[in-house]
Amino acid sequence: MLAPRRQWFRACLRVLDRQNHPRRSFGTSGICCAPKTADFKLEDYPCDVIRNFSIIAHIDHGKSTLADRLLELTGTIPTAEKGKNAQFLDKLKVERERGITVKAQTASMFYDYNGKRHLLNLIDTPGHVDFAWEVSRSMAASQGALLLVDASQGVQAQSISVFHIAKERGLKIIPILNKIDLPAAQPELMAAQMESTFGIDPADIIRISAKTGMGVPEILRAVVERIPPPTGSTEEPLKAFLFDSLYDRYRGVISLVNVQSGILRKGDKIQSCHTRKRYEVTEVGLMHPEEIPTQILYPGQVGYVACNMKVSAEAHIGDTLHRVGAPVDSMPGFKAAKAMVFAGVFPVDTRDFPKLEESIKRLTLTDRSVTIQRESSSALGQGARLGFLGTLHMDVFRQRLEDEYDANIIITAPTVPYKIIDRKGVETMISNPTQFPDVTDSGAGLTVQEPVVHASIIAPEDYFGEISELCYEHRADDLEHKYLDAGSAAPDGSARMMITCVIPLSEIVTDFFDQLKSRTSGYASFDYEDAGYRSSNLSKMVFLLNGKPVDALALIVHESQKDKIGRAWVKKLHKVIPRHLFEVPIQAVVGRKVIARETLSAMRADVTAGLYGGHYERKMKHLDNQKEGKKRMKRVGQVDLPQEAFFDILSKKN
Ligand SMILES: Nc1nc2c(ncn2[C@@H]2O[C@H](COP(=O)(O)OP(=O)(O)OP(=O)(O)O)[C@@H](O)[C@H]2O)c(=O)[nH]1
Repeated sequence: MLAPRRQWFRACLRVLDRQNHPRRSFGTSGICCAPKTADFKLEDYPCDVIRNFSIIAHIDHGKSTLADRLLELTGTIPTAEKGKNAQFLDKLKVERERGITVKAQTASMFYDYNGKRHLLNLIDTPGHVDFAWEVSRSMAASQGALLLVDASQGVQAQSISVFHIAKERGLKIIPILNKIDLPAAQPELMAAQMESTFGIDPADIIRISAKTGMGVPEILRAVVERIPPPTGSTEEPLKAFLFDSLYDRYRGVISLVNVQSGILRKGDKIQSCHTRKRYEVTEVGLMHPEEIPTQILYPGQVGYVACNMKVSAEAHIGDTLHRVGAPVDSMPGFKAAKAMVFAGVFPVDTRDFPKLEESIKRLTLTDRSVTIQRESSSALGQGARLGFLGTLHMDVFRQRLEDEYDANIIITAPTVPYKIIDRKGVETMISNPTQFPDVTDSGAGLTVQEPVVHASIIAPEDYFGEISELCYEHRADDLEHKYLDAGSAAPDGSARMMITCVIPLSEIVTDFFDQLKSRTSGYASFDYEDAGYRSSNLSKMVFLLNGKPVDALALIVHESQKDKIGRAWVKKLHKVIPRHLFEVPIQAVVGRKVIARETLSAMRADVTAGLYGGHYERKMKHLDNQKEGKKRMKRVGQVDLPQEAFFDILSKKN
């Protein structure tokens, strides 16, 4: 029996839950904190004192560190101890452990400039190419961007891609050279590089150290002086652009919006242009950087809205929200995230599938770019086929499932979406190798196309030979190169090159990036973008254990690589499959042809152990019986492939 006070307390919580009342505020960090109250009035912040901006850069050039300094300088968060890097906006465990940002974060801060208090909305974006979608989303809610370049590394592949996205969106770019405290920093050289690559005037570049805080106050001034304020009037009908969503287990989906015009209030009845569904606003506020309810948002402001959306699909990224009965034209959304890499996810214990499915659904509420489909495998049971933006994204999702939902999972080898075209020209997309048809049968008249990307690699010229070789090994075409620094070589005489090529996506999702890093001693940076499909000589490789295919291990391989891959995988399987009482042939098969084979020898039980003395005939009879038994077992024998063996085979280390 619960004590009466506890019973009463629980009953209260149940009532609050039924009313969908936020009984506690949970940040995305999951840390429980009481909701703060606003000590400011948002009506005091019309458009002319608002600036919305993103921080964009190549991976590790210091975006999150700079975001920390800006939040500290404006008194939004307490100043970190000297030498400590709080990375305040990297809230997820995976972000902190890996030191990368995977989810864009929004934070509003107040800043006094020329005697006027300004409201600055900052969006910290991820740097890795897999999360480029997050970056373009963040930019949709900004009028300006801080483009950070590491003063020791210079312009890198993603610096170029994010610069072009910002330019296309018409954002005002503030160029910044970071890490000038490093002994290896070469600010003059890198400024010249930014000039030749981006056409930026070196006089506009702000030089800072986000780590020590040197030069950072100048950024705040530049944000106010150089970035245009948003436009929008309170007189016009409500128009709110939905650019991101979070999930709170009590309040459901929380949408991040940028109010373009009109006023958004708690209690308003709003409607989605995309789904036409209607909602009542239950809470609205600023991210400061945790949620602070303000009851109202004015034009130009960026904040959050809770309105009883239960499933993530309702918060359509790029949607426009308006007041019920006052329709508006929807704003141009942006390209939907496109899954580039697919993999099957299965529970280690097959009974855990319902729990796993629920965890996946919940996690996709905070990561909207993952696509989900149910899948079942004879070897691994019930699971889900998920689509990711890249392999780092896949790895991060796996880690988040393990960290945040305690999931114990097996994830199959990643595959890309292939196009199969029949004689009549009908196209079918296949993202699961088990569904890939037998294209080796020429009578079927099928052609296969695979996705290719336009890759750019930036590295010192000394590595040109190594990089070209690596690209050709990975079936690259149209290789071109140019010098990046337009004559401004480093003091040691070396110059940097940009190498571009068209390369199959399937080559990149395996080990291309790791090899690029190791062959260039970590100096190369890499970026890619979709370049459509091209015909290719691909077929399905199936692995047979004792003559029976293991569906979860099927792969799509290129003609030129099938022998190498077949041999390597058969060896791997031989290493990890436990021995059985009968001999187990392990074969890699393409079409009807066996490409590679290994035989797992039988485990021999000593059937004569209990026999004493010289009964030779009895001994032989036992051994003959054993032989017969093994033959029979081999005929009908099911080869056990324990989940641990799948783990070993599918883990990257092998
Ligand atoms: N010496 C020095 N180190 C810095 C400076 N700014 C950032 N760093 C370090 O550079 C590393 C990467 O910084 P982050 O702020 O995580 O970089 P990021 O661009 O947010 O990284 P992603 O989000 O993963 O793209 C960290 O180890 C920082 O401590 C700086 O001004 N000087």
